[in-house]
Amino acid sequence: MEDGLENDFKKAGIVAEPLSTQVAGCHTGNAGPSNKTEMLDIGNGYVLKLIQAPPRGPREIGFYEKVFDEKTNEKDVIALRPHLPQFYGSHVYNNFTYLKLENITSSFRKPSVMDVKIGAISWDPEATEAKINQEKSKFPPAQKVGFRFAGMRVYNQESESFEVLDNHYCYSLTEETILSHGFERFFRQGKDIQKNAIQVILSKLKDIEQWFVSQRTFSFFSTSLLLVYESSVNSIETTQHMSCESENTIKRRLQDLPIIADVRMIDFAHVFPSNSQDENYLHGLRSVIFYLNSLLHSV
Ligand SMILES: Nc1ncnc2c1ncn2[C@@H]1O[C@H](COP(=O)(O)OP(=O)(O)OP(=O)(O)O)[C@@H](O)[C@H]1O
Ligand SMILES: O=P(O)(O)O[C@@H]1[C@H](O)[C@H](O)[C@@H](OP(=O)(O)O)[C@H](OP(=O)(O)O)[C@H]1O
Repeated sequence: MEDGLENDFKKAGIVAEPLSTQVAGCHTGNAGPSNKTEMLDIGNGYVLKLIQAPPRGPREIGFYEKVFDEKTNEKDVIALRPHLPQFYGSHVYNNFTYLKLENITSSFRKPSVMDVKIGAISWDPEATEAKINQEKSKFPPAQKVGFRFAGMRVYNQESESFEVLDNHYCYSLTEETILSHGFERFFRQGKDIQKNAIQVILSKLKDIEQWFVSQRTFSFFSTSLLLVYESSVNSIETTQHMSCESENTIKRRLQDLPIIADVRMIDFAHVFPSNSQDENYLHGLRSVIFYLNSLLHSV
């Protein structure tokens, strides 16, 4: 483990601040032996995530180290990297050890952010009966739809401010309102649904789905997909017409435009080794794809 970050920080005059775009997890700032995290923004496109108490923390760092191990030649593992935040090792700061990760939101001017926890089974094979019951009761529709929202923040172009919808709001949704009060609320700006952003996110989700169809290395419990889109007026206007173009055309044209949307897998405290297809994850992922397709073709 590296412990030079604190000194590096002081030398460079870098300040670690709470990550303003964080939408789930703990926001108390009590980085400590609790298993909850406040994400820290250290600038230059990096965030710090506290390594949680065992077994969560060691499992998460073990996962990142395996995926980003330069010596690995495991195809599944290498192909997963583009779908995760880039990992830059572990660092000690203020006596606590953190993962240093790419800040997925830092390239956006006004990022709207949504955390979607994937899987009807959001507890791992070592969970107690009490934990299983706690997870099941949190958002019962997840048993059918295969995911739940953990939190979101949506930029409002008119008021030029962010609306924060926490887990209480998310758990108050029903199967009937997931689309209208969940995905639509997230992707709506005034009278427009941000179809360009949905297209980009769908294309990336399909790549992730392809990875899951072939991989037999991991089982992912209680991980999230972090959806981000650019909500400042200009980028939406410049890409408005893209919603009617083919996926390949969009991919080519995006190379010349500022980033308009992104989606990455995050939160790996409950990833276990496996030798079979992760049906729990695939069901949730396909369900998210289904809802986004419905929204795309709704109006
Ligand atoms: N690499 C990242 N870039 C930008 N934001 C991130 C990144 N990783 C996490 N976040 C933000 O921090 C939040 C919490 O992250 P994460 O789920 O990893 O923490 P956690 O404490 O393990 O959460 P939970 O309590 O839901 O298990 C996410 O919802 C997201 O808003
Ligand atoms: O979002 P909420 O409603 O606050 O619920 C928490 C959320 O589901 C976390 O993902 C979970 O941690 P894990 O995924 O690591 O289990 C935590 O479990 P915990 O209470 O057992 O820490 C829950 O309390």
